[in-house]
Amino acid sequence: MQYADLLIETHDKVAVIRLNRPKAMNALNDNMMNELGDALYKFDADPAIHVIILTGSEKVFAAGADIAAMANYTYADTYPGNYIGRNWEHILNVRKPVIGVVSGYALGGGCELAMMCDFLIAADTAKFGQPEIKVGVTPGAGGTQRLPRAIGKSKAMDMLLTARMIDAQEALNTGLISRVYPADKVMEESLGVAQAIAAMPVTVAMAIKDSVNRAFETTLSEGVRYERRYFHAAFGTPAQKEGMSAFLEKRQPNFDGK
Ligand SMILES: CCCCCCCCCCCCC/C=C/C(=O)SCCNC(=O)CCNC(=O)[C@H](O)C(C)(C)COP(=O)(O)OP(=O)(O)OC[C@H]1O[C@@H](n2cnc3c(N)ncnc32)[C@H](O)[C@@H]1OP(=O)(O)O
Repeated sequence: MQYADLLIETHDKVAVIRLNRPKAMNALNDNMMNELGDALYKFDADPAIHVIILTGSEKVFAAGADIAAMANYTYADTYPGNYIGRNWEHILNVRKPVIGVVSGYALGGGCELAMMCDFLIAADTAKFGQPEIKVGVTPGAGGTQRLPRAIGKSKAMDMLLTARMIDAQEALNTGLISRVYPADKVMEESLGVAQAIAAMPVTVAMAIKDSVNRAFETTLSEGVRYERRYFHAAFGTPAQKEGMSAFLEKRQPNFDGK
């Protein structure tokens, strides 16, 4: 797969999508988002790929929406054509695990894109922020909705209203990210995490992802019912048979193809 604004690599069952607009700090523009949607759709449909890593460069994950591209937009340029909205559904509809790996800046739309990933691993150089207010707009891809759910209302409101960034340690402390590694090790370590997940039964990983995401959309009792349907269904799959028999036989399970 060849793209203008993405770099693509695969490592066994792990696909790595790297945002690649270095001259604009990986600012998110129309073409990059369309290419990202295409790459995610193809990897999500590829049975050889079990996990996707979304990352940027060592210096920046993404510095937000492309300010130069939208600076002269009017209401007529945004609302009728659903500016932004028409690009993001694909990212939210990926069914396989997507790990966001952030080095450097994840700001504005870049932080919003990172928060659409299933969990985040950061380098100790990472900085997260939603500075949209500084350029006269609100977040437009979920920043005011996912950030408070991820880190709590008080710190989210602080970040959104002051445009301040938080570093990797503060992001870890707040639960915005799951792990932090030294910048020169973060990709190696993240690939190890992704490969560990890729060795698990991909159908169960997808069911867990779907159930966790459901928790943000429904009541607790309905969410438990939703989860339990997956739990019951697992007993109709080879993964459950392999997983439980491997445990009883005191051997490592082999979930390939299960
Ligand atoms: C069909 C529909 C299309 C939709 C698809 C696209 C939409 C996807 C996103 C939607 C998100 C919803 C709404 C979100 C809005 C925003 O994100 S608003 C922008 C918020 N971000 C910021 O305000 C950060 C802006 N950048 C900075 O503050 C700094 O660049 C930095 C990140 C702190 C780094 O500073 P420094 O190291 O000093 O580098 P700079 O010299 O500032 O930058 C280097 C060059 O990169 C350009 N650049 C940086 N950020 C952006 C950006 N967001 N947009 C465009 N260009 C950017 C910068 O201008 C420099 O360029 P040159 O001057 O040409 O060197």
